[in-house]
Amino acid sequence: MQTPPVLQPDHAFHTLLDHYKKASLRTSGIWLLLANLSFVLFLFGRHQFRVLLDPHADVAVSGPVLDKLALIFLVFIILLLPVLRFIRSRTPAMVLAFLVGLYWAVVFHYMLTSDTQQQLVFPLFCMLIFTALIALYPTMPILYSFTLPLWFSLFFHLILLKADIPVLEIVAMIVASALFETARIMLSRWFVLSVRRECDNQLLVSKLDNLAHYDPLTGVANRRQLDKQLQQLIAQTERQGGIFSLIMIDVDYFKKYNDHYGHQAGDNCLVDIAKCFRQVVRQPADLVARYGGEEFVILLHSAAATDAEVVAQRIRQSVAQAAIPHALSQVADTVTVSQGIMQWSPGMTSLELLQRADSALYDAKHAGRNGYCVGQ
Ligand SMILES: Nc1nc2c(ncn2[C@@H]2O[C@H](COP(=O)(O)OP(=O)(O)OP(=O)(O)O)[C@@H](O)[C@H]2O)c(=O)[nH]1
Repeated sequence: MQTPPVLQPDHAFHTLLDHYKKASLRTSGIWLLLANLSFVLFLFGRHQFRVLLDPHADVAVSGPVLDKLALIFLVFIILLLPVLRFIRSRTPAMVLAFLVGLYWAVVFHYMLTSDTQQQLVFPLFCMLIFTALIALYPTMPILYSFTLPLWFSLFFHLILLKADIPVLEIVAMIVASALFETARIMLSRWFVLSVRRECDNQLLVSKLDNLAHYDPLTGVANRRQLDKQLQQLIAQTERQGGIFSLIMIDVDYFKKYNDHYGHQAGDNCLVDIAKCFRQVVRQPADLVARYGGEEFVILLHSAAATDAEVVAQRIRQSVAQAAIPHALSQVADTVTVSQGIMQWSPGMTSLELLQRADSALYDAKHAGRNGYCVGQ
């Protein structure tokens, strides 16, 4: 990984919100279907239950239409269960919720038009809307797809069919609906808030991770990240075989550069030089790291010393093209770098590898700078 990952707070929040909405729907959607199934079973079997409890009870039967509707619902659920896990987007979930809501709207219609079933409508209505609220409150469109047919069915009977529903029950349904809506607003606010907190925490962790592994000035990896990756690469190459090389780079006459142009210009120069290094390596496999001060290290995966020499030449070229003026340099008019190349060989520790690359760099400095030497 060459550059620190940049998380856009807003984008991250909306992605996370979407993720949690889907995750909650996956579990609570099934729970809601099972709750609806239990209501259907209750309607289907209540006559038999009542007769079992009290054989002399004078109770109304559910009626052939309601029993048939219950059977249709059961078959629908049984057919649906195997395909449920394939429902991943919002639209099919809304269609499904609407179909179940429509089923209950039809059930309400038969109950409200039957003299003996009316008293069940209010408790059933409350159970349905509040269980739906618990399961679907994070996803408002799906929740409303389920509940709108229920409200519409009641409205249709009250206004158009002028059903004979007691005023107290109408008031109770309005109060229940108001409670439903206010609870929905409260719950979804808590949901959004908890996702926001989770998102803030993730962004914080990512910022801390960047601070721990990247150099704040140049944006390349820091010494800690280099040490970690170098150890991992050595362990992996020992295990699986292969080769890799490392280049240690130092800016020539950088003390003079700082003295002449100032420390701030020195910082800018390091940023530009690091950019040159990033441009010449294979992204994202190879690692550019700031080793300390004006020294950098490049870790080249699957590269022999000869491959590293090609990279070293590209670095020299790239730095020359950057053409950063250096009035006090004794080798060129612009900033140059010296490089020490070392290929890892089996049994070599990270410390030995770095030391040998450093002495190759020392050789390059003594050979006149603005060049590279290969270590032994
Ligand atoms: N501006 C700036 N300067 C730095 C930074 N880190 C180290 N330096 C400076 O880099 C200079 C390194 O100087 P030396 O080690 O003497 O090496 P040099 O002048 O490049 O000489 P040679 O390596 O022999 O070519 C020192 O003056 C440090 O203060 C930094 O982050 N920003």
